[in-house]
Amino acid sequence: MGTRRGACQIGRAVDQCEHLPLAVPANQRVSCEPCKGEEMASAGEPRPAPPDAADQSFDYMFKLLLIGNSSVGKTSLLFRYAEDTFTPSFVSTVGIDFKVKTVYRRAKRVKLQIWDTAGQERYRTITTAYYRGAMGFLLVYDVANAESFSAVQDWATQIKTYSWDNAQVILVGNKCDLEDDRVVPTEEGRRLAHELGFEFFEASAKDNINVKQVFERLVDVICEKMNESLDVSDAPAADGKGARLSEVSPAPTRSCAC
Ligand SMILES: Nc1nc2c(ncn2[C@@H]2O[C@H](COP(=O)(O)OP(=O)(O)OP(=O)(O)O)[C@@H](O)[C@H]2O)c(=O)[nH]1
Repeated sequence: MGTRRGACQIGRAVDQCEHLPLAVPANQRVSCEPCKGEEMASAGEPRPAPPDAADQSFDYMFKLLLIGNSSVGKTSLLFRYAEDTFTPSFVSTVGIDFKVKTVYRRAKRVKLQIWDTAGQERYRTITTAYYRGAMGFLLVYDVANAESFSAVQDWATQIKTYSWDNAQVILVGNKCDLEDDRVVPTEEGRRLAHELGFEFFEASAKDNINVKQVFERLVDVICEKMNESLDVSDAPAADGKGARLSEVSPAPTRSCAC
């Protein structure tokens, strides 16, 4: 019996969906905004505008992932960054979703494909499948939730296990507006980040504190790593594992059938 393939949200097989860069586990569906747009168009509804996801003029494309326990505010950080909105109600993410945002860094147009993963344990098999090829992670905990902070070490192990060696990580203590409910002191967050070799920010999706800074710092760190790789691009990686230019520099000509 053949292996069943996964599908994007409107049921298009993964090998027919140009937007999903990675295999989706069998029998799973993931949200795919461009396909949703096509479906609406074919049903006579106007396409969502502007079609930023299909915009092909960019110098680099970075794939970023938001990870961390359920309810720490991953979706909220993404919506605050991409759309400058915040919703107080909690709707847990099912599986995985993504948004596209284009930024300018150092005179380069960088298209960010930002994947928002579900924090719930039951989606772990699906979400870790998306770690491969990610250039940067925002590992989020909630400063008012000790359990989410205790879980940071496990999330860091997941990154080590499922992503590539050169992926950049920023630890984010979200909900820093909840000063009265805080159970994780800022210094504790900073200390853990230092131990893990990550950069550290506290942020608030609600009050829009440090949200843009966190995403843009991650982009800058990735750019810095790319530049370092450019400097040594002629030299072979000593251990056979080091980053080569072809690995860190996404092709500007990457095409999409849509
Ligand atoms: N006070 C405060 N609440 C926040 C903040 N960010 C998110 N929330 C709230 O926390 C709850 C969970 O936020 P989500 O963004 O859905 O959490 P998540 O990490 O995406 O959760 P999963 O999808 O289950 O993984 C929601 O009720 C949000 O409104 C923040 O910065 N401050």
